[in-house]
Amino acid sequence: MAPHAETDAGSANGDGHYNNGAAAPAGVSAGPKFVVNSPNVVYTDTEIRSKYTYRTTTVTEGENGIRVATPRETVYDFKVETKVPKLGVMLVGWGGNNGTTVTAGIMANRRNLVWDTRNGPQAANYYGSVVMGSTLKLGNDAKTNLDVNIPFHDVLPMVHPNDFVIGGWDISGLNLADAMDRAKVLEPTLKNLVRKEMAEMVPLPSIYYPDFIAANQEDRADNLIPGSKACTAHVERIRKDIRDFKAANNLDKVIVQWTANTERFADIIEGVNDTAENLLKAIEAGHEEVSPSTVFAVACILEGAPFINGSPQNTFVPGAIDLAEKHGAFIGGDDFKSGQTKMKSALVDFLITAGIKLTSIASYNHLGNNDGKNLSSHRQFRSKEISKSNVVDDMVAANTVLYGEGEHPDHIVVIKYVPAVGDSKRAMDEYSAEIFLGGHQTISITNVCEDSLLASPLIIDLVIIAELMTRVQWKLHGAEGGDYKSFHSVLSVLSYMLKAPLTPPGTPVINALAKQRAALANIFRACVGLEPESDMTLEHKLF
Ligand SMILES: NC(=O)c1ccc[n+]([C@@H]2O[C@H](COP(=O)([O-])OP(=O)(O)OC[C@H]3O[C@@H](n4cnc5c(N)ncnc54)[C@H](O)[C@@H]3O)[C@@H](O)[C@H]2O)c1
Ligand SMILES: O=P([O-])([O-])O[C@@H]1[C@@H](O)[C@H](O)[C@@H](O)[C@H](O)[C@@H]1O
Repeated sequence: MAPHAETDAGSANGDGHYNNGAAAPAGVSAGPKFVVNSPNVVYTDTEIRSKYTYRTTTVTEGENGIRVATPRETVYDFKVETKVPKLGVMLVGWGGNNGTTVTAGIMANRRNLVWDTRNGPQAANYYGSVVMGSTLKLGNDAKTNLDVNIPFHDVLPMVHPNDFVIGGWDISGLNLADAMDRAKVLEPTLKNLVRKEMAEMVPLPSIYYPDFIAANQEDRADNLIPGSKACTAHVERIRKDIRDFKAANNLDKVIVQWTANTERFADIIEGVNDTAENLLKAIEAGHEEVSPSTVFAVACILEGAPFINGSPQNTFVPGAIDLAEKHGAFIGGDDFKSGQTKMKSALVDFLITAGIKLTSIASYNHLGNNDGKNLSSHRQFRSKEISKSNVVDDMVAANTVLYGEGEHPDHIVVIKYVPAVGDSKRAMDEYSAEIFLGGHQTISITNVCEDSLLASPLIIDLVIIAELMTRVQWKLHGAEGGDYKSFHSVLSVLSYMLKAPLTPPGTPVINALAKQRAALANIFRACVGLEPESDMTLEHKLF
């Protein structure tokens, strides 16, 4: 059956294949890398439209306490705008380890660089990016019935990181070549290949409210917008910076990401940051409990630029979430899930879903980069301790066989600053568990890695997926006069990349890594009218 198309799809040719698989240049409608052959999927020159039946099960308490499970079906219409925009990425904390590393890494990939290392030549890659480095199952081969897997990036038209136009702010005025040297993350041979281009990049001045980050950061704060507490002028200045960056680079969209220092938590104060209106008033009044990251979030919401928080502080106070909802702006966070916690969210899921009773987790790490220096201050560490500690809650709560009401494993988080090790974080974890008939199991893990080389690909994934979500809309199928809507302002679909996933108010937080990735892949499959990947493989069992 020929692909079902409302009009002759612009990029299709006679045999239903689309473009040659190359990433479409920014601003050009990227034809799909595969075509779904279904009456529920329509391809036009500018959109992919799908009709998707979402199947769930509703559970009710029946008679005599017997639960009743009732299958439910909800039919949605999805549409995806296929034009890939020319995208700007503005990083707050651009001069930091992550900011310089991700910028140099994209430059290296864009130019297909190869550099000498003591282990021989090293080519640029996007390892550690789920979008650029992983695959998802499309279906089964018609002849062999074996899995056909495609690059994750190909499931829907997405921006390619090589096309990112990068800029941003930093309280440190170092150009990115000098900041890259300060970061001590990348090989000198690579740095020398990108140095000239990096030296031409200078962060915009930023806002600095000393009480929110460690005092030990003061010596690098030499690139400041005047004013040491929130004010409307700061919001408007950041909005103007975004507009100017967009105009200067002829961009279609800009996405902003916080990869600046971890801030202390802000107190949630009724009448100050509990509603959108109160938050805007508090900023206007210069309330000292409004953090720089919240000021950036407010500016981005008002400017219509998706804002993602890669740090653990509570940037998204209730007033910021309220403002995002009122403006239909996208926000996401918190805290990149890069190493120790990413491992934890997979290992704890394995242990508990295997029926092994995890009884304690001891997570220790030391590192010597500026992030570690900032976290050596207790109030900033506390923000990180919270985001690293809550990551097991959903998995424990889901298993009432192993854990009684309110029961959970002991869990400690320790972070120490050891300058000598630089960006090479040394994480040591011990997982203790009870096993069959009173047995015990202890798993000890040592995880050594350059922290910024783990976080940088997540910055890329967060940008690509957040941008894609600005082109995805939905409505209930057949709803009278129902207009298409965007997903909720709080992009919980970003959870896979984040330690403390922000979710729409009142909705559950999922930390289990496999569930997070499945949600991401299956939502994108639904956008092209494909069923979720169930892994049942009945085709290999029922014959
Ligand atoms: N693996 C990782 O690197 C990882 C994982 C999870 C979370 N994080 C978080 O990402 C953030 C950045 O990590 P990093 O290693 O790049 O840290 P870093 O200290 O090297 O970089 C932070 C940068 O932010 C700048 N800065 C501080 N306050 C600012 C402000 N108000 N406006 C603009 N710039 C400001 C600093 O000058 C610095 O250049 C930290 O909050 C860290 O906790 C990092
Ligand atoms: O992501 P992860 O490896 O669990 O957590 C990391 C911490 O262990 C590290 O101390 C901190 O500096 C990084 O910002 C990151 O948050």
